[in-house]
Amino acid sequence: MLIGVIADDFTGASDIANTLANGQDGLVTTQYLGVPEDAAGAEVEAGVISLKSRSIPVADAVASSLAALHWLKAQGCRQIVFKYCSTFDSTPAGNIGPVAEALADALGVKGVVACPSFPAMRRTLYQGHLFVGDRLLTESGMQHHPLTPMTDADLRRWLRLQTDSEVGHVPAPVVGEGAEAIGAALRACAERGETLVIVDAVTDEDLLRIGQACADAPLLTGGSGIALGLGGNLIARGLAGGGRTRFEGVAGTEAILAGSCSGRTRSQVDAHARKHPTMAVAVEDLLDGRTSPDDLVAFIEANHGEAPLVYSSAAPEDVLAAQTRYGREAVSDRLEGLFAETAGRLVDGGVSRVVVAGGETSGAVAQGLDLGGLTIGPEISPGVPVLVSEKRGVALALKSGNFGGADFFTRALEALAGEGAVHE
Ligand SMILES: Nc1ncnc2c1ncn2[C@@H]1O[C@H](COP(=O)(O)OP(=O)(O)OP(=O)(O)O)[C@@H](O)[C@H]1O
Ligand SMILES: O=C(O)[C@@H](O)C(=O)CO
Repeated sequence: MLIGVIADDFTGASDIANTLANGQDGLVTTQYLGVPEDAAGAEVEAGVISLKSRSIPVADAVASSLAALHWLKAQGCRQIVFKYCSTFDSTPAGNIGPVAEALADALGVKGVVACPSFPAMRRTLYQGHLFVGDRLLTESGMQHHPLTPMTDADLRRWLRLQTDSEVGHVPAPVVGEGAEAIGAALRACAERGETLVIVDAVTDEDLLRIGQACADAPLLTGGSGIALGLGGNLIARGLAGGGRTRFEGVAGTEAILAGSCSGRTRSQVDAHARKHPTMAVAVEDLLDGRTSPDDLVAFIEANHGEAPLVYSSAAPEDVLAAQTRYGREAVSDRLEGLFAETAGRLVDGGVSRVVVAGGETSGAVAQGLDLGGLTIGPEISPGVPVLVSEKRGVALALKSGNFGGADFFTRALEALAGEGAVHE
């Protein structure tokens, strides 16, 4: 294994696994759910460890990330990537800074890139500020996120709230000059003692230049875009052979579970509801004991073949009302537990195509399924690949809240069945 990724949530892990496997210079890539107990297969060139460490206590996030680092180094990785969200999901007391600094300390490096830019999803970083399309992050809907409301788009300032050392910045004109200039700027930051450096990137070309500058960097941090050039670096040096896994589809019954409250997921749910059976989970029914996994399983089973969807996705004012009444953690824990138990029972009962919306929700679901290592199939839409669990004979799509087009859920089910391009 040459590249090791530590991802702070499960959809983010499949997002960067997609970049590494399905990019222009695809590597043989496996996604692991948590830190594996056994060694990786000799064929794996890039290994992505999915953690659920975005919204847990800082000390736990640091400990699990260091455990992941330890395993990846033991597999021979020469480069580590810490993957977080392209919308920089974190609180002022959040985990990105402490985890990145702990990894940098463990690897003995400073001047480490921090770049969540993902132009394919219209997340760009300019003058140290993160944009979604033509809006600042703080006007993109992310200010209402149920767990990590983003209320400052200046990532230098936001990250600094989370770090011990000063945060550096490499501005867009330097990035535009190319790999050499970027490398020199990062070294200057390191000499000033800045452990983490926000690096502007507006286009994929910027990300490729950053990747080139960091060809020998032991550590990079960012969104999936930061991995764009990493496979090519290795293939160009003859260190990796690259290649893709053949995928022909998984037949069988299906389920869609949505726990994301993002604007994009809510409109996908609305679009799906016009043509397919859907069941809404009301938080108060769950918390007051009127809804249980039995109800969700019964609904899905009664609608096999019709692309049934169960969702808790709700508008910001309803999320806030539920959190005020029951507490933020209690609501999330109960909803995630509900989806996890439902998915476990569905897969045990033979469901073989599963689509999940939301990173935390996907983490809860996948952790409950004992899936083993996941092979990366074709891309369904930017940032979302088909994932295959050989161990369970299940194909999955784990969709980040804000990813995918209006008809994502049906497209994903088709892709899991192998409709569309066969991936070789
Ligand atoms: N109706 C609701 N009220 C309050 N909280 C909810 C509701 N529905 C879901 N949640 C919780 O909100 C959180 C949504 O986070 P999740 O990571 O699943 O989605 P997301 O943040 O949109 O996705 P991503 O992290 O991939 O961008 C989960 O913890 C979920 O349980
Ligand atoms: O980077 C992104 O936007 C996603 O991969 C993600 O992490 C959302 O949870």
